[in-house]
Amino acid sequence: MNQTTTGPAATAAAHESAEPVLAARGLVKRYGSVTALDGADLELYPGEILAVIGDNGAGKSSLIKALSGAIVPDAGEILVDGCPVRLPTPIAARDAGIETVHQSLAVSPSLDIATNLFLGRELRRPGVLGSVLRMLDRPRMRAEAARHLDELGIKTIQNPNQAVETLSGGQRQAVAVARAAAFGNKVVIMDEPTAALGVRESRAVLDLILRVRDSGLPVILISHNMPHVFEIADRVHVQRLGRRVATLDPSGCGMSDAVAVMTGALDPAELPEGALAPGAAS
Ligand SMILES: Nc1ncnc2c1ncn2[C@@H]1O[C@H](COP(=O)(O)OP(=O)(O)OP(=O)(O)O)[C@@H](O)[C@H]1O
Repeated sequence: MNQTTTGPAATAAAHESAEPVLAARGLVKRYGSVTALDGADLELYPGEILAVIGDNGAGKSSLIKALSGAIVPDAGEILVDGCPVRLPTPIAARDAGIETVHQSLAVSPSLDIATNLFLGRELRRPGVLGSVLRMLDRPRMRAEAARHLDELGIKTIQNPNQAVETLSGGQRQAVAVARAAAFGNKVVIMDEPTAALGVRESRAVLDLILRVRDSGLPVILISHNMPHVFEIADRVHVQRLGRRVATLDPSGCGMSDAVAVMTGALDPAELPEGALAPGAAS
């Protein structure tokens, strides 16, 4: 993780000067007669949390799946640091530096925290054998896991040897976020990270997302929870009928206007001055 300037002012400045870290241009995805993505665009800039909101069926999941290599779009392109990339699999997306925390979390409850953090990327002891045959370096994984948790200020988890099944929903979410932050070197995507959590646990996860951003990793946050979105997002991408219809500045746009744009009750052109994010194409 690298240090960078973050937050709304940094994001506005970033639009003037920087290349998006991750961009989608004209993505199309059809499932039979259903068009899930209908020319979807997205830009994520350095140092920002970009929330993606939209009504049920607006194409949020399809957009995120395309960016995380879970589906291959029928048309359009994805760019990382301005360069077109192909993401035919989740592994290809990870190799491109894009880590996704899915709603299902994909943690293994019976395994300990350190093992979960390094799942599929285990650290092994040095030796002459091929890398998969060498013994796991458990002490190093534990030490590294403790370091990652500490770096992100995750204080509710004391012991990386603890089995994940003994953790609360919020703590499991924290492990999944720590894993994404540890291995994502460009972008972390989080799909409804607070959906199943209570008030206190949600608070801890929102703080954690802010720390991930402040550690230098821009974040895409998919959420139906408007108060959470408006509390932590630097910009808000509104997805409707398979495409982006507006990018909002949460400091200049009310939540009710955002919902109205999302549902189609309000044309983005009718939004008050300052509601659209600077530099937003739409
Ligand atoms: N595997 C699939 N097969 C058929 N149709 C699909 C499939 N995945 C998504 N769709 C359809 O594509 C459209 C967009 O779905 P998507 O899940 O991307 O929207 P969403 O904004 O994430 O919705 P939600 O908030 O309800 O999860 C919907 O009409 C959905 O029914």
